[in-house]
Amino acid sequence: MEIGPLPLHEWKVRKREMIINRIHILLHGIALLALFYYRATTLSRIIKTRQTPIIPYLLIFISELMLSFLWVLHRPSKWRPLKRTTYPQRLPQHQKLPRIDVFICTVDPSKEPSVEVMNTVLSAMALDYPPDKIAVYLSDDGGSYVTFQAMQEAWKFARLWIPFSRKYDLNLRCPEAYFKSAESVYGKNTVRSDFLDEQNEIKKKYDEFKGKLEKNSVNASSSVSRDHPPKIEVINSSTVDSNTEEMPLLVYVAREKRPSHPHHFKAGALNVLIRVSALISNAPYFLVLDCDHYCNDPTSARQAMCFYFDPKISAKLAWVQFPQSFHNMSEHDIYDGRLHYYERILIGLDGLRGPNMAGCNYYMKREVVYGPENIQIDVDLNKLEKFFGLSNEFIKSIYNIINKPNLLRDGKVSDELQEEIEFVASSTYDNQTEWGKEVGYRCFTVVEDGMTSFIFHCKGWISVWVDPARRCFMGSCTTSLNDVLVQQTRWSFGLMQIALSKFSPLIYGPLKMSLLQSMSYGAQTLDPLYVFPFYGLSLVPQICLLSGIPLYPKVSDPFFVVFVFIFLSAQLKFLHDIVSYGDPIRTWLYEQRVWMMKSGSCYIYATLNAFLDKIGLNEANFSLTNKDIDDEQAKRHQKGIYDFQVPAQLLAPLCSLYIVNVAAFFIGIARILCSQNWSEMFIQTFIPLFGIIVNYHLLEGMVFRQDKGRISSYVSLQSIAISTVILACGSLICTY
Ligand SMILES: O=c1ccn([C@@H]2O[C@H](COP(=O)(O)OP(=O)(O)O[C@H]3O[C@H](CO)[C@@H](O)[C@H](O)[C@H]3O)[C@@H](O)[C@H]2O)c(=O)[nH]1
Ligand SMILES: [Mn+2]
Repeated sequence: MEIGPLPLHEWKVRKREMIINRIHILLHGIALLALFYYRATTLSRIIKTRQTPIIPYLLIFISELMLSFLWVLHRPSKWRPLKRTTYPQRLPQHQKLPRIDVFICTVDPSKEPSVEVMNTVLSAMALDYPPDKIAVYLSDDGGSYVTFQAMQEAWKFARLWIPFSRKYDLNLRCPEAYFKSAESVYGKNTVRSDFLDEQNEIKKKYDEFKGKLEKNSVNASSSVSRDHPPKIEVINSSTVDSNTEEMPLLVYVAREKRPSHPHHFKAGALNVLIRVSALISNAPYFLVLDCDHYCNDPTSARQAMCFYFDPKISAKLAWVQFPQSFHNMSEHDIYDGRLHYYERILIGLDGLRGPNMAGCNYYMKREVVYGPENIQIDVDLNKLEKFFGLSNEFIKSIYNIINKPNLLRDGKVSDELQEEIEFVASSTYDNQTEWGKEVGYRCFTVVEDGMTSFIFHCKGWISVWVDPARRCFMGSCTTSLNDVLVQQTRWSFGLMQIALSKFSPLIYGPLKMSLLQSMSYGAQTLDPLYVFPFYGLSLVPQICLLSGIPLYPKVSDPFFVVFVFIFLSAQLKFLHDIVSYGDPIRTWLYEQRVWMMKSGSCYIYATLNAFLDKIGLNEANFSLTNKDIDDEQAKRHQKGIYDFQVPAQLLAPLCSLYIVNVAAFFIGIARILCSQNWSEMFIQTFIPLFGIIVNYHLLEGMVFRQDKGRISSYVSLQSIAISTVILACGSLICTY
């Protein structure tokens, strides 16, 4: 591929942050060593003298060791943060741009409303890229007629929308977002009256289109099936009129699903999309989108090409990841729906051979998912069939990625081709092949993105993270606590599945990738282990405070400073991360709360289920996040009020911990006032106080709120009972 004299992209290290990060690693690391020294020496003294009980001391020491271990694992993501810029205007002419397939996944129109999904489809069809080089595939895992009919309506509307958005060079091409947004984002020709006339006409058609979809969605949930034959239709080829040259290809794909066959959730859907598209358009690159993540800036494909056209990196470059952004954010991001903590990690990984895939919003090179090592010219057909399955047409397509013409541009799908396409979308096609293992998206976990990126990075591929000022994709974030906890539990469960598999990054990684890179994959997959130190620090010092057992140095002890330093340095660094990412200070509180809610609740179920899964006693499922939010919930989210309509098993652990901390704090204070040994108990009183303040929203939910989103008295009573049991048993155990 040719390039002009000017670079297509540039990158620079975020120097200031890097220096601060590294100094912090050094100082905090030294302080942790001092802490271990203190713990080890005190422990040996306790063992000798038996003055203080050993069990609580050991528990707290183990918690600190685990916290420090996870802290160390997370450091590589702070090592070399980058910033990248692209110059798409310097790309070569249209004819030289490669073709791109777009994959969009949906399942259930009752949770993923058709209007939203079709907006994503339309925005992808309207990408600022030659239309004959784009093919959009919608995978409908529910095999729902609601989605299929919506797709046909979307095609009709696209016939108006795509030419309109191209003619006026609109810089926002998702119709819903376009009509909602202010005039400033309209096309460059806004002043012309013919533009306004046309726009009004299109708006009318859009409203009609939406009306039809809404009418069509009445029985959405009953239209979803887990038992259906494959249904694949190239929508273009069923239209009568011939004026389609301005239109990208649009394909509906419902793979076959049978209750007796595992379908592997989104990974399975993506693998079918890869095979089906290989037989139809076979573009060398594909873009993956979730059904709610529409294209906000139509130039993303060109921005991605800036990297693929750079001969210095193109041979090794597997994917270009854009951030996930959300259009339904509230000013107070109480649930940390923006996932900025995750973005901060990915920026850091960009400096270490690349970020992992974040599920959607990335462009991928097709050959990567096949594995070039599997497709040498001299490999015999039998071996290929073992790898890729029995479709010869598909195997041919692998060798034809770059050269294959867009067969279906103006032709119809022949019967043979239709049969072959349905064959590769059948539920048994994967059986006895390497799909999901050596080829395509790795299937054994519900976080297909994390697992697959880890394997690709192990194979030496690199990836890049691009975060332009204008966000390229916009999705809908979770806006209720229930959805947040359910989603986090699913993610953590999937990550733990990886950690417990033979691909556990800390074992499998170091031989295949750099130590820093495998540490950071290790950090992500082992994150659920925070549950142990979190419970350790939320219970042990508190119970010991009640029983008057000191676990920390006195204020006058020189090691007191070490503990204070570690606490402050961790908190200030956290604050620095947030502020240098451009977020307001209050994010510190919200992220901290979400971290505590995750550690106290989601991680318990995630680790437990992952262990059960490991011994074959748990069946993984993929609980979809709801994209159709009820009004009252949306209002609370906008106002920054927590919505505690959450199943008791997710909420009760948090409330119980809270009650334990409140009890410990007040009884502890009373004790201190009587016995005057405050200096010995200072840190131990501070810990519950910190927890009580940070999690004030729980107190509010249990005691002060009366609205529908409060914590139910059932959960509160249950939590009082649990915390009493914890305190009683804990006090017993902590005397040993
Ligand atoms: O059996 C399934 C289950 C899900 N999906 C699709 O997968 C996408 C993600 O599902 P969603 O319920 O939105 O989950 P999230 O937790 O919001 O998704 C995040 O986390 C997933 C991994 O757990 C990634 O795949 C996603 O890209 C990432 O946005 C959606 O488009 C679904 O329609 C399927 O196609 N088939
Ligand atoms: Mn989602």
